Amino acid sequence: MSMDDLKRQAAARALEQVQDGMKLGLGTGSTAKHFVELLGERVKAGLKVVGVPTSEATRADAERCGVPLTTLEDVDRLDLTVDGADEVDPHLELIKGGGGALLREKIVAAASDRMIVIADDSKWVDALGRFPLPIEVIPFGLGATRRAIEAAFAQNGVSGPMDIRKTKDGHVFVTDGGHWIIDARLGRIPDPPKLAASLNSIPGVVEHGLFIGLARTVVLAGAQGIRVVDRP
Ligand SMILES: O=C(CO)[C@H](O)[C@H](O)COP(=O)(O)O
Repeated sequence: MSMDDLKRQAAARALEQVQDGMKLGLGTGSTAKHFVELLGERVKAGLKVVGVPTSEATRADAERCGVPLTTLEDVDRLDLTVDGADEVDPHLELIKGGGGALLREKIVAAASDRMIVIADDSKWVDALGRFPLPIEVIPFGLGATRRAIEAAFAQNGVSGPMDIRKTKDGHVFVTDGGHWIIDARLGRIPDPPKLAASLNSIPGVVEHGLFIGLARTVVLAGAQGIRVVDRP
């Protein structure tokens, strides 16, 4: 079975949690895209839902698949967000933002009563940090912001190279919000909640890819089948 088949299986399992009338957060990335496509099939068959997309890419996918969209101005709370992740640890803390949509993803997840993460089982790790941590920053004052991030890393016992994310053709990657992303190769993050709190307090850091306390359930698809892990 291909990786893509596994991602679609995870998406299909999460779809079982969707009920008529729900307001949904729609994640970003190749796994979340499967969820949007499968959701579109259910909508065509009569399911009534509305979705808030977490990126312009997901907005385009949802429109193509016929999923009705709304905004967080027009609805109070979302019932459920389904999104992918770059890493998941045994406490169900996450690294997200490999696709560059972390800011909207976190806003949408925080506005949801429940977040289900869908992934192939290669995303499950003992400790977060092998995947470079995305940190979304304002371009103004970047040198000062970088130094403050380095100081936060030192206080948290981590270090590693920091790269401004580039597109394939070598241009700086610009997020949907007009910001840049620093990818920090930390290797292993001993205390993700503590590092998240440190990064939250740095002026110039718009958001970061540590999703702490947000995922309620993780659906992992692997060669042996599907494993569903709930936050204790
Ligand atoms: O956080 C994300 C985008 O910002 C994605 O959810 C994450 O990168 C996983 O993507 P994929 O499902 O393609 O592996």
